[in-house]
Amino acid sequence: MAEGEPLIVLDRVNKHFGPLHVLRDVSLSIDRGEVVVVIGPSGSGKSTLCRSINRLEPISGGTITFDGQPLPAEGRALARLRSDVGMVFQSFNLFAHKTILENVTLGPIKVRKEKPAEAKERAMALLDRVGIANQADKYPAMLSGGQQQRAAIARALAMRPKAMLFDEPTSALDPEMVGEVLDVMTSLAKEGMTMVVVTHEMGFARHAANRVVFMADGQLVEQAAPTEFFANPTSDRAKDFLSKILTH
Ligand SMILES: Nc1ncnc2c1ncn2[C@@H]1O[C@H](COP(=O)(O)OP(=O)(O)OP(=O)(O)O)[C@@H](O)[C@H]1O
Repeated sequence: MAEGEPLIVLDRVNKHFGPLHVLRDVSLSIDRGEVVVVIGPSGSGKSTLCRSINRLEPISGGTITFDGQPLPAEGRALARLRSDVGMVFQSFNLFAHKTILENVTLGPIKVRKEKPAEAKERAMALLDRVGIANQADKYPAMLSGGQQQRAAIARALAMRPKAMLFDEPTSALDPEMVGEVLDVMTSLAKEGMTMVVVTHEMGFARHAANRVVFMADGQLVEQAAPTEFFANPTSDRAKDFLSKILTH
């Protein structure tokens, strides 16, 4: 696909969980290198939107394309998509019985068929990059939450993704560890990684996002550059939301 084309395109996406209509005609195009922060009230569908992009949640209607192709439903193409679209969850999701280094090399060796020595060298470089190379031989439970989340980011990066999804990556962390994870995310953003970030960290939205997307009741209510969105939200829902979260 042409370099100038968006990397991720959602077109009138709908999602139902039984009777619950969780995404309602959501359309969104994300350019290569763009950082989109998704905000909105609890239950508005942010997480479902994020998870639909690498097909952790199959959608009920509409289309999603990644790099010019419709999302594959199964098989090797789906595995490829999951490598191309790295995901970082609230709960780290590291393998408890593998070391941090093994967590990071597993995907490259098993899925990308990289040679173990090369995978290890690259994993160590990534762990160094996120500041935890000295924890490589430890098991996840021996690390702080912030260190585990940085390991999870390194694990996703080891698959050489074209985009990264972050679903409330700092929500489970003690406050003093939030900054170390946001710093890694900010440096990724500056390097041009395409990112979709669901977060309540408005500082990150202000400083690292190219665009803020505001959702409510399953709809994409408004979207704008962060300076514009925070200074002049246009919808009543966004004004109400911001008045609640920015008062303290
Ligand atoms: N697997 C599921 N089965 C049934 N309902 C679900 C499922 N996942 C999410 N939901 C419901 O879909 C709605 C949207 O959830 P979602 O997690 O996408 O919202 P959110 O905006 O990310 O919320 P929060 O900020 O609280 O994480 C909620 O009502 C939620 O209870």
